Formats: sequence, C-alpha cells, structure tokens
Amino acid sequence: MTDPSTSSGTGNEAAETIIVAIDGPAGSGKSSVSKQAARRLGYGYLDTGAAYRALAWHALQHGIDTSDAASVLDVSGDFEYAISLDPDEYWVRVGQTDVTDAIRDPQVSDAVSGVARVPAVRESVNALFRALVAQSGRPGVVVEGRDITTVVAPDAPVRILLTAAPEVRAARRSAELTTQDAAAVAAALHQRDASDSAVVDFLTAAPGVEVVDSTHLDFDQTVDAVLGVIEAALPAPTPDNAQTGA
Ligand SMILES: Nc1ncnc2c1ncn2[C@@H]1O[C@H](COP(=O)(O)OP(=O)(O)OP(=O)(O)O)[C@@H](O)[C@H]1O
Ligand SMILES: Nc1ccn([C@@H]2O[C@H](COP(=O)(O)O)[C@@H](O)[C@H]2O)c(=O)n1
Repeated sequence: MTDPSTSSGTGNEAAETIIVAIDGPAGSGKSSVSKQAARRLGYGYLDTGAAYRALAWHALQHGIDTSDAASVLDVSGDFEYAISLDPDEYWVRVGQTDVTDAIRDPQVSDAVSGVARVPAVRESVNALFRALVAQSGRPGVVVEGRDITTVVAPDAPVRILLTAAPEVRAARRSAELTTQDAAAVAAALHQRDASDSAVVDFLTAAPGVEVVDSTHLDFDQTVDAVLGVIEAALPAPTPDNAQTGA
C-alpha cells in the first residue's frame, strides 16, 4: 500500500487534528454530507470507502475474484493508492491512474465487500487513514465510512451515525444513478449492506455516538443537523485555539 506522504497535505503537520467521525450504511449520505460539512468548517474530508473501492478496482484490473481473500491480499502488495482530502478538489488515484469515477462503477460496488472482509486489508487501510489525517495540515478532518466511530477513531471528539430508512436510501441512490434500473440499484444497495454488516456494525450507534436520522430531512437540513452536533461537541474557538484547532 502507498506511502501516505504522497497524498495531498499542506505541510502543517505539527498541530493536533480534530477528527469528526461519521459512520452509516450505504446511501445514508455519508460522503455528500461529510464533504459539505468539511467545506463549511474549513476541514479536510476523508472518504475511507474509496480505499476499499480502489483496491477492488485494482483487483478487478488483475482479473481477481474478490471473494478469494488470499488473492486480494496478494494483489494488495502492489497497490499504490493516493486520495485528496480537499473537499473542493476530490480525486482518487491508483498509481498514475485517476480512478475517481471508475471506483463508482457497479462492478466495483459489487466486488468491494469481498475486499473489505479481509482483516489484513482493514488493518493496513486503517493505518493509512490515521496517517492521512495526521498529515492533512488542516485543523480538522471529517472522516466517513463504516467503522470510523468504532475502530478507526473511537476517541474522536465528535462521532456521528448518519442513517436513513432503507427505502429512502435506496430511492436517493436510484435518483443519482438514473441510467440504471431502480429495483436493481435498491437490491445492490441492500445486498452490500448485508455483506458489510457481517464485518462491521454500522446500523447501531456505539455508546457516545450521536445518531442523525435524515429520513425526513433534505440535504441542507442534514448538513445543518450534522454541523449542530459538531458545534455542540467542540469547544468554541478562542484566540489561543483558533489556529491549531486544539
Ligand atoms: N438528506 C438528504 N436528502 C436528500 N438526498 C440526500 C440526503 N443526503 C444525501 N442525499 C443524496 O443521497 C445520495 C447518496 O448519498 P451519498 O453518496 O453521500 O451516500 P453514502 O452514505 O456516502 O453512500 P455509500 O456508502 O454507498 O457511498 C446522494 O445523491 C446524495 O446527494
Ligand atoms: N470504513 C469503511 C468504508 C468502506 N468500507 C467498505 O467499502 C465499501 C465502499 O464504501 P462506500 O462508503 O464508498 O460505499 C463498503 O461497501 C464497505 O464494504 C468499509 O468496510 N469500511
């Protein structure tokens, strides 16, 4: 796996970075809401699912069946991964290839749970996520995924489970993927949740994790609800802590 120093950062690595940890099931709004919250806060944004997707893409490029853990581990040996933490300039690369769009293909979505099931892969990407946050050069980073509040950053000062009713999540995802059959999109989303929940519990909030249910909220209301949780949890900036985020 790649050296995280190849990914974007501003070089201001000394200050402690505030982590806003956001978990949730597929289609709950983790990426879109986290990205917007990061913009509003001047924070970085880390999409952790992109690493699993990029490794699934890489495995598929090598003709590997991602349900075979040994082959996944094998191919992860030459996986050169980089991601931007800038919410206004999001990109994902494997080696020299920009895979920002390719990792959203349905073939990758169908293959990704196999990759995410391999414990050694999870350990390796989790170490990468922590390094990326530490090197972000931002006062804080909104980190989103399935296990961020529980495994990657259990001590984060803000931990949120973002959720919505399954039918609402499926409808939002279908609205996004207009060229695909709505029933097939919904079935794929539920299938991925079922596979992923065998590895990580992202449907129940761990102790201390705040639930934001967006079933009856529009996008802007959901962002505001998440920002409300963050503002309530973090100390107001003072002249002393405003620069460092401490
Ligand atoms: N509160 C909301 N109201 C309406 N649409 C929303 C809301 N939150 C998110 N969306 C839309 O729902 C879709 C799914 O959101 P998003 O991709 O952010 O989910 P996700 O949790 O990151 O999914 P996945 O884990 O599958 O990547 C997007 O089109 C997004 O714009
Ligand atoms: N922290 C995480 C993040 C993601 N996964 C796995 O990656 C898949 C893709 O994630 P998206 O957020 O881009 O949909 C997801 O289905 C999980 O298999 C994970 O295990 N842990």
